[in-house]
Amino acid sequence: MHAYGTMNIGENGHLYIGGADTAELAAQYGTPLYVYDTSLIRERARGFQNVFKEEGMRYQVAYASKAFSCMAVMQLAEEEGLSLDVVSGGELHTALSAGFPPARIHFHGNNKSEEEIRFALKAEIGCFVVDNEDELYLLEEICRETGVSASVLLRVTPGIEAHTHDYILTGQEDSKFGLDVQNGQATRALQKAIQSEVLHVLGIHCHIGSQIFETAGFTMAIQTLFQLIKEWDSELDYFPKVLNLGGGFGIRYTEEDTPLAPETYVKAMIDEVKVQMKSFSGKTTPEIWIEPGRSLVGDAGTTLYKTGTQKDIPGIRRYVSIDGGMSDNIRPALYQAKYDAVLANRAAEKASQEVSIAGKCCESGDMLIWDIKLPEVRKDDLLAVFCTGAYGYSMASNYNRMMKPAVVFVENGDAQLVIRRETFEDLTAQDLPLRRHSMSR
Ligand SMILES: Cc1ncc(COP(=O)(O)O)c(C=O)c1O
Ligand SMILES: N[C@@H](CCCC[NH3+])C(=O)O
Repeated sequence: MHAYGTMNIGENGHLYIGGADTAELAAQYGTPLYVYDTSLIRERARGFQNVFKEEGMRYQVAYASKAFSCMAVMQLAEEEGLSLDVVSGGELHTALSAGFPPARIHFHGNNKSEEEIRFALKAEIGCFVVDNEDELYLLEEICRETGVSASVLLRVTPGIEAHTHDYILTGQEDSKFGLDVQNGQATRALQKAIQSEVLHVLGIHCHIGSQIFETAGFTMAIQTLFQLIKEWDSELDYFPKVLNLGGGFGIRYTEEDTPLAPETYVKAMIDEVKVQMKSFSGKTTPEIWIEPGRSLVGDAGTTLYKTGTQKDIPGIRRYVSIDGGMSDNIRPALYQAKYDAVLANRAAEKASQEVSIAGKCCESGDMLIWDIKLPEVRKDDLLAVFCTGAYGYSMASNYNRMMKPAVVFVENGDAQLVIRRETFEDLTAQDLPLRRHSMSR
């Protein structure tokens, strides 16, 4: 077993996370259950920040809260001195409800509504990451009308093709995100923004994709940004105070994944910025901001499921069904994502059979793991699926009217419920009954 963070196998053969026995957690909170090892989140947050400190850089590390959004994780991010990236009114509302300092909130999104912009301006958030020219015009207009100003970063698409799944690529030219560098959109937006009396252009943003395993994509993106900065400096007399280089740092889901240490990506970014700054004598090196999501919370999360029915097709495969599935983790169905797992109540036992783990949703594609070696699985075993902390709960749905799981944080043997399990009543809470027409036949 590859142990993430504080994971270990206890003398009773159970998997422990954060000093808590997963079998006890399952008994107390039920399954499916998301368990987060919060000391691993803290370790990652500090790791990123330490590189900047060691390199004497001014920085912000913003947690991309889309990876896992709830009040408690935002409070944890706040405790660790992180900033916060939100992409919707809902994520912003969660952050404000969590008491997250608005000045450290960055608002993303390729289609911010007028209401969302007004909400964020009223909350006095730190900055808007402007994604397109339409947004820039809308933000300008609302700022003028309400007599407030806004700090902005311009999100540009540098035209980099990072090596990752097509659906999570974001930096290439043909993308819905960002102002295009090659065709002049980015420069047009800057011209407009620097002429505005109500917008303050902090700098540039780019994000090249997610689950990236190499530093080359990031350094190439920085090189492209600096070509743009050179043009902006000489032609528009504009030099950025901030370079936000996005997130996207890969993590290890299975042994097929070979990510670098999170800090290695950041060090490579800093080195490249320093190299590029050699051509700008007399200018102050911009602050570097990053916004990791997956690499802060991904491997800190484990999902616990109870095993149920099995179907053996001799010579083909054995399906083992669990009490959750694509409703709590859509990633295998959406991206063919692979996961590793163990039987948490018999974690020390040797694997003796190959099975495939099926979700309980009404879709043949609801398969969580294909062909995994486990000890002989019995009914009501506890399956722990590793590395589900990012884009698991946050992408959960109520498909088949499944109830979203509970989430617990564990640290130093202490477990804390941070999202309660949904109930049947929650499922129908928004439903309104059909209006009956009186039958006059
Ligand atoms: C703009 C932006 N920033 C940050 C992230 C976080 O990415 P990751 O979770 O891969 O670190 C994303 C998601 O890909 C993103 O779109
Ligand atoms: N949700 C995706 C990543 C998207 C990142 C957000 N821009 C995943 O699970 O890998």
